[in-house]
Amino acid sequence: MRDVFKIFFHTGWRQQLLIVFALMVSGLVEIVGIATLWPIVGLLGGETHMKSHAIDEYVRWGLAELNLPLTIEVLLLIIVGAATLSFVFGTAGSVFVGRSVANFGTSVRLQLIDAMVHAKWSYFVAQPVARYTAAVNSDADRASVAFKASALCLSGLIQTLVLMGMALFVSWPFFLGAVAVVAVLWLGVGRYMRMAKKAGRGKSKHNLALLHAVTDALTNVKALKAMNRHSFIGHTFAVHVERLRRATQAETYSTSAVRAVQEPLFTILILGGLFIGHSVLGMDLRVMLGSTLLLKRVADSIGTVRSNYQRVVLERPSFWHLQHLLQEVRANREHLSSGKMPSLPATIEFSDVGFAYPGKQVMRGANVTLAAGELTTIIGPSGAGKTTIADLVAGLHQATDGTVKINGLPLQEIDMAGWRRQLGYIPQDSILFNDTIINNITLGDPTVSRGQVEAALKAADAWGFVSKLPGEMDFTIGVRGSLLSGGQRQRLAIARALIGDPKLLILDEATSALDKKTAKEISRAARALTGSRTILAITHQALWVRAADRVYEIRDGKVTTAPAGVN
Ligand SMILES: Nc1ncnc2c1ncn2[C@@H]1O[C@H](COP(=O)(O)OP(=O)(O)OP(=O)(O)O)[C@@H](O)[C@H]1O
Repeated sequence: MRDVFKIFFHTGWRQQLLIVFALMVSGLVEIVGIATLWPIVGLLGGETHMKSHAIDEYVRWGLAELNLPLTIEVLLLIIVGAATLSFVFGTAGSVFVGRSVANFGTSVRLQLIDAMVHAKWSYFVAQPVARYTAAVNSDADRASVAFKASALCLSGLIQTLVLMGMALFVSWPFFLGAVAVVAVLWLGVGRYMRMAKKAGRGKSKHNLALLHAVTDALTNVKALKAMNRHSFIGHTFAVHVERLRRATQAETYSTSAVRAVQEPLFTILILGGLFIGHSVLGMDLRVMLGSTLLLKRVADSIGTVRSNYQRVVLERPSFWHLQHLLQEVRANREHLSSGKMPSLPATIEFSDVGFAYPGKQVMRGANVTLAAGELTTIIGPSGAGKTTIADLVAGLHQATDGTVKINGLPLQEIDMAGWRRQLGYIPQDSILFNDTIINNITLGDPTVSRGQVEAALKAADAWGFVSKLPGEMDFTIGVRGSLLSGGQRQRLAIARALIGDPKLLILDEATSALDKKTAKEISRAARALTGSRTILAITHQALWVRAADRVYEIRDGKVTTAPAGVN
């Protein structure tokens, strides 16, 4: 039960208390209706003098205070009024719950997305994509359900307590009967609660595993199909789907079983109670009838608590997973330095730079100069650390030894956000969105005009093929640009990098998918951009060595200069 409180009050208490208040008042007003039934039963039984009973006394006192006569009509009107008020407060409570649940779902998604986009690159790059898609999608939904169920569980709990108080008022044997109802109905379903707990954990785990498998497989499906290995992924899916099916079955079984067990248990309790009340304790018939109604309310109330508690148990793994993930991503937030903005184009200097990934030294004592307005090319075998140099320039990683300076200013002392806005970065694997060409180039920036996009496409040698597409730059390029060729995708990535008129252009194997002629044209176009821009090209292609002002080679962690040839 502790989790119900923790989940409900996790995000604050003001709105939460309002919800509990509305639902509680709705329940209390309903109880006034039940209490009013007491004297009605007596009047219908033809009593002229009501036998003195605490509840009768209160109803009579209430009527006298309001100057109302004790008649069946008045009592029925009070019951109708109480039911109406209960409906009004119940509806208000449901509206508050609905609003809070929607706000909770939206806010937790926005917080996670915000935390993710501001996380350090070194943290981000090590995370499986499915972890976040699952969190933003199904975990956020399930956490909202846990939140809603905790609200309903708490209000049900308060109602049950009030009804128990009323039971104590009626008579102590009846109170004991109510305690028995609560205890038997609660403990009688303990086994199914444990089953729900296990099913909830299983669902979360297998959902995530399935999403991991699907994301990985769909990203690689082409190669797997070409090698006829797709039956292997089908098998991996089937294993996770089967485990998910079992968890879902256990969930459904545990929820239906609780409902199925509750009804007969309640009937046995009521009949047994009536028998004991009448034959053993010789209780008044009117008290027994009223008590039965009240007991039914107690059973309904504890039923609400139980079913919502079960929902909390089923969904809480997602709630806490989301909270822990949010904490973890926030702890890995990237704190961008907010110093000076260097003059541009800038000279970037590595002085005795060393860098290591956890457990892997990539470079030592590297001295590199990317002179302002020049094209510098970095070559080296695969895995030598070329991309790492680009990432150090962009501040995505920090040198573990030595310093990286921009126009003499250490990288940690510059305005990092401003610096990155001056960067045009074309990574090895550019991600294109399933959207139009223009949206892929502007990335949603409304200040970029169609004319600027066309100019960038021309500079990237992409206008030739774009102008032949249906709709030209309004053509939708398919999932990750699947309707285009590899070379066409690369040209769009170059155009995207050129759109902000960057003062430092980083091309990481930017022309590796292009034919020699086009690659040469692009390297020439890049050369033409020097002077007002500093350019860093990372490549295996000799044409970039010929186009460069200076060349460095990285091999076995050491960076050396190599001959360059401007053509
Ligand atoms: N996030 C990371 N965590 C741990 N090791 C990494 C990480 N990124 C890269 N590495 C390792 O660091 C080394 C340098 O990687 P880098 O990507 O800089 O090489 P590269 O020269 O650009 O290779 P390629 O030409 O194949 O793209 C590689 O051995 C790689 O395995």
